[in-house]
Amino acid sequence: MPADLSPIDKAKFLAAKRATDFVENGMKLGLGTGSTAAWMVRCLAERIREEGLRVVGVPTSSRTAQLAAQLGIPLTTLDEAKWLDMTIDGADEFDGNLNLIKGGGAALLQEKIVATASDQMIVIADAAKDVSQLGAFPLPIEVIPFGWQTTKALVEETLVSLDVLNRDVTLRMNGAAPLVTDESNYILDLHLKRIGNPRQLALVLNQIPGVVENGLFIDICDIVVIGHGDGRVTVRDINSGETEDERVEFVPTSNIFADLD
Ligand SMILES: O=C[C@H](O)[C@H](O)[C@H](O)COP(=O)(O)O
Repeated sequence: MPADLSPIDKAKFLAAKRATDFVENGMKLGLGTGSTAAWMVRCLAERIREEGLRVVGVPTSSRTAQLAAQLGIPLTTLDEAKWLDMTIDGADEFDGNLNLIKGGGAALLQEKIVATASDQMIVIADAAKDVSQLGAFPLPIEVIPFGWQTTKALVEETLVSLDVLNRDVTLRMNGAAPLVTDESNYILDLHLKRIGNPRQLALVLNQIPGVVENGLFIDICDIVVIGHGDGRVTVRDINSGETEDERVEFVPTSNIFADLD
């Protein structure tokens, strides 16, 4: 077990642990991707081991599938499950309306399909992801490799037509080669600094041939659980309008870290 968690990992862990309290017996769950979602997978696996919780998970990436399988979480496919009770996932940014930027880990396509096919989406994040306006984090869009440079040019033209000031678009790399997603696509990162109208941008980007999906999640997230380094957790519910501060006991057992040893 790691001797100590950094404040940021502790915040991610606390958010993940609190979010798994929402999980009930018999649920079909979307399992998100990324470092925060990986804590949720570990916390969920612990509830399965310790409490005999019965759930089935639909992973949103090959990485999450591998971790969940390794930790003994029963898995299925979205086509088998058809509809899910809840998805718990991380985010790169969330705003006051709980609109999100996702895709920093290149998993936005499966993540959006799975979250949209869920009764409820819970986002887990450290407080640094809480922003008043989306866009400081580069917006990822997933594009088909065929003709990607033409698609990139069309994206740039679209940004000009929307009067977007900062519109640098870069192909995400994995070393010397383009990064390839689980769906065998590429990722373009849009360095916009701020997004004035996320709803409009999300719609317009998806009209461009070659764009498969964008990382803006609009009206999809219901609850955000924010972890703080000091042991506090804030739960914000967009439907009830309520925000509650809680304390979550920080008692990571050695089992939680089993896959990190
Ligand atoms: O593609 C990856 C996902 O959208 C992640 O959920 C997002 O990038 C947040 O990741 P992390 O929890 O590692 O900050």
